[in-house]
Amino acid sequence: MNTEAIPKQTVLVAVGVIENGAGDIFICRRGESQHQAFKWEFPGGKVETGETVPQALARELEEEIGIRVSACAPFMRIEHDYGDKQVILDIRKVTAFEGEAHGREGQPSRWVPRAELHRYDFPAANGAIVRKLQEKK
Ligand SMILES: Nc1nc2c([nH]c(=O)n2[C@@H]2O[C@H](COP(=O)(O)OP(=O)(O)OP(=O)(O)O)[C@@H](O)[C@H]2O)c(=O)[nH]1
Ligand SMILES: [Mg+2]
Repeated sequence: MNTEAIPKQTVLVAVGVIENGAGDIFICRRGESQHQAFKWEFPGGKVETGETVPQALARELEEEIGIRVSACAPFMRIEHDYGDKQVILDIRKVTAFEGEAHGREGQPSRWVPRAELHRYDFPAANGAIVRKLQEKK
C-alpha cells in the first residue's frame, strides 16, 4: 500500500492565551501519553464536530484548567506539520474569565512573566506565539 497517498491527519486546535492582572501568562505541561509529550503549552484542545473555536476553547479550558471563559478575541493562527501530524492552531486571547486557573487534570502548570516564556520548551509550532507575546507593546 502506498502510504504517501493517505492524507495526513490534520486537526484544528483551539488554544488559549490567558493573562492575569500582573501580565503573566498561564502555561501547562503536557503529559507523557500526549502528542509532544512533556512540552509546555498554552492550554486548549481539539475542536469537535459542530463546535465553533470559542465553544471548543471554553470547553477545553473548563476541563483542563477549571476556568469559565466569558470573552476571547482572535490572536493568531498557525499551521504546522509535525510529520506524524498536521495541526492548525487557532489561538485566542482570553480577555475575561472566572475562576482560578489550575492544572485540573493533575498536569504541572504555572503563571509565567511574558519575558520568561522563551525559557520554556514549547512544541515547535509555538515559536511565533511566544515571539508575538514578547514584542514590545
Ligand atoms: N493545547 C495545545 N496544543 C498544542 C499547542 N501547540 C501545539 O503544537 N499543539 C498541538 O495541538 C494538538 C492538539 O492539542 P491537544 O492534545 O491539547 O488536544 P486535546 O486537549 O483535545 O487532547 P487529547 O486528545 O489528549 O484529549 C496536539 O497535537 C498538540 O501537540 C499548544 O500550545 N497548546
Ligand atoms: Mg489539550
